[in-house]
Amino acid sequence: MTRSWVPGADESLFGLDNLPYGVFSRPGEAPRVGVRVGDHVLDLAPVLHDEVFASPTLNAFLARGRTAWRETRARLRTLLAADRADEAGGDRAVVEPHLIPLDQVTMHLPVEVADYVDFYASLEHASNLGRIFRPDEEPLKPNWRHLPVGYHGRAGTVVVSGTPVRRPCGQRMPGPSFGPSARLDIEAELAFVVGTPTRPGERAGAFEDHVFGVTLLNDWSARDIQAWEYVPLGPFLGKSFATSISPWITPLDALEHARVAGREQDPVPLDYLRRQSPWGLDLTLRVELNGETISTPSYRDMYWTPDQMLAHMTVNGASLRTGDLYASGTISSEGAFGSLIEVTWNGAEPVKLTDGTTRAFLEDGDTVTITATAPGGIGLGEVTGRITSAT
Ligand SMILES: O=C(O)/C=C/C(=O)CC(=O)CC(=O)O
Ligand SMILES: [Ca+2]
Ligand SMILES: [Mg+2]
Repeated sequence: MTRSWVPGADESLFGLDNLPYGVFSRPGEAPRVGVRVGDHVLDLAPVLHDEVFASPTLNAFLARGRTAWRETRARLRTLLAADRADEAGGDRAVVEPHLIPLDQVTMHLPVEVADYVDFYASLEHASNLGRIFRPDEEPLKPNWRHLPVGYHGRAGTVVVSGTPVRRPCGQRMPGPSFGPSARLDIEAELAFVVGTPTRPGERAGAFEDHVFGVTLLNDWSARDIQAWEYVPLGPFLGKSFATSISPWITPLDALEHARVAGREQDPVPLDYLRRQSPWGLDLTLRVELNGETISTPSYRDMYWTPDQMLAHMTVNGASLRTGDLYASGTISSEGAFGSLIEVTWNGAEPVKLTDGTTRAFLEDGDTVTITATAPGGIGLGEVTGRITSAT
């Protein structure tokens, strides 16, 4: 680990080996790009003398590509490293005035989301939802082990962590009843942020050349709306009302120690889906409901890895844009599930909270917070949201 002169950084989950990017503002000031170090955000534009960081989103920086991402990261690690702290006229004196405590800033949506795709990459989750939604059928459809199943979501309703989530109304099961969802759920997911685009007709190259980093995502899901609407085209209004992401985008370079082979696949997928290098990730998530941990799913054994999702998404010639966001799908592992519908088995086994109440699905006023850690003391920040009542 490289030590930092920033107070508290080395002991936190946001030391020099992490350095996630976000967009912040102080009261009365315009949003701009910063990097998290411990419990501070570093204002990048004045420190790096680069106007790309004065923008209200990360998109322009993401569009510069991998060489620029790596140069910036290396420069920041040098500026923040402890060995330079006490040199006369050294980096600390120049950088420290631009280090702002996190409790003085508001975090914003870090990326202007171009297109948003949600996959379905967990074998456990897909099997569980198959059993719950389609009890008379095989849990997995015949295509599931041959391609990463996904759907296009609603980019414009991706919101930053902390944004209240209003309970959606709609046509619900038993259809066609109309009203507020009575089965509001979460989906704990990992999402991938695309930096380098492709041209129409071109397939994506190496995962790490296109994807800048990862963020935590909660795909809020109204199960009663979903169950009535989804046949045969898939999720629509049951998932499009809000999707929350962490304000922090962790660069792939911070996850080197988290990389694992990815779950063995049977059958071996087609050539274009062959894994070129290991992009499974050894991440552990924590899902909290009103401050109580209800699940700690592991990302490690997801069936489809993010490099495979990227290859699949572009195999038909569909182009990538800077700011595209694609999510893993609900992260469920053996015995630790990323959605309430699984944790409570469709409401049959409600979660007991310490205040004596139980939950099958979310109630108004409930707060859900998802965090994650990676090996090497890396934190992915958090994605949180509180449910407000339907109007
Ligand atoms: O199996 C179904 O009909 C529904 C599945 C989901 O709701 C999950 C979904 O959105 C994709 C995922 O998060 O894994
Ligand atoms: Ca989902
Ligand atoms: Mg959603």
